[in-house]
Amino acid sequence: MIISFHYNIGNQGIFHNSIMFVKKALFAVPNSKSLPIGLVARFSSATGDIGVTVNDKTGVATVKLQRAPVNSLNTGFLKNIESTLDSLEKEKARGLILTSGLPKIFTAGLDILELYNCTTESLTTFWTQLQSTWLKLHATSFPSVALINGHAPGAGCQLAMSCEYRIMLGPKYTIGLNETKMGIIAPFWFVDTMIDTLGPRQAELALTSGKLFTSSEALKVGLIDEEVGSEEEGVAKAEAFLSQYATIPGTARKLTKLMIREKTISNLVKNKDKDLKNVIDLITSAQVQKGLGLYLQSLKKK
Ligand SMILES: CCCCCCCC/C=C\CC(=O)SCCNC(=O)CCNC(=O)[C@H](O)C(C)(C)COP(=O)(O)OP(=O)(O)OC[C@H]1O[C@@H](n2cnc3c(N)ncnc32)[C@H](O)[C@@H]1OP(=O)(O)O
Repeated sequence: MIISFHYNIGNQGIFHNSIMFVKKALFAVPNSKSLPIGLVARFSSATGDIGVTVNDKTGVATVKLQRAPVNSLNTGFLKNIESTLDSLEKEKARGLILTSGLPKIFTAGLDILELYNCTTESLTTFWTQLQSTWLKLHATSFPSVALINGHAPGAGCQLAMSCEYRIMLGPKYTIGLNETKMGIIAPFWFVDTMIDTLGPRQAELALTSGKLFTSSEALKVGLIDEEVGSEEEGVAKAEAFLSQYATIPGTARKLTKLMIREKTISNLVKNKDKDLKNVIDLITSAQVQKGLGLYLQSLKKK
């Protein structure tokens, strides 16, 4: 039997033997701030929608991200993702398949509207939430698979790298940390995560060039573990990966994962304030703001 839900922040009891469908009602212009000439504010859900389907035979939860148009990560959506993971942990989920409910996009990374024309206060709220959501995903007690069924630039790649296994739908989509291309730099914990995934040599090449890898390039450098031709194939491979843990004692598995991830996790935990200060200094600078405005314009001109 499959139990499915769509929910916003703070859902509990996800394994209840009933179907719950909570649709988001709030729509908001993410930021009522001035945009560069020619740009109009787009309407998108403030918190996004998250579809959760739990297979009650295996205990594996499929979490589908849905924040049109491109699953960009703003404060509300990140909070929603963190609450979802929290609930899954409390309900002792046996595994996670993290994927997108939108066509063509896994997630477009950070919502650039959270960075552009921000105040120190709004940026602090946003960045603190990003740190918190990432820490939750990176250290989940259950095994996790990213089923990357669309583009995954920037923080989209970061979310995928934080899952234990990555399966990507080929051949049209790209994945990578593209910050340098935008004239900004990836925070140290993105860098740490990429080094953990690719090793220092490939991480340096990827990060300095802001490379967006095709699925076959990503497979070659180890950024993903498998490339698939269809979503169905991806789901089957994800389930097969997770099924190997059915016979492994959960605590032994979890402690081993945390031991391996400890250095990267504690580097952020110990340096959260420093990280935030770096971000505020860089993002609020006139030069970066100008660059972000131009980048937003270029996206809208396409
Ligand atoms: C010292 C340490 C300092 C640290 C500093 C901060 C570091 C920042 C860290 C992380 C970086 C990020 O995650 S930044 C974001 C990276 N992401 C991108 O660059 C992706 C940009 N988007 C695209 O390439 C494409 O949109 C797409 C490939 C994802 C999808 O293409 P498609 O053709 O399907 O869609 P459109 O391009 O037409 O987009 C539709 C719509 O969405 C808007 N959009 C797209 N991406 C974003 C985004 N990331 N944030 C906000 N808005 C986005 C786009 O402008 C379109 O809007 P309109 O419909 O209004 O035109």
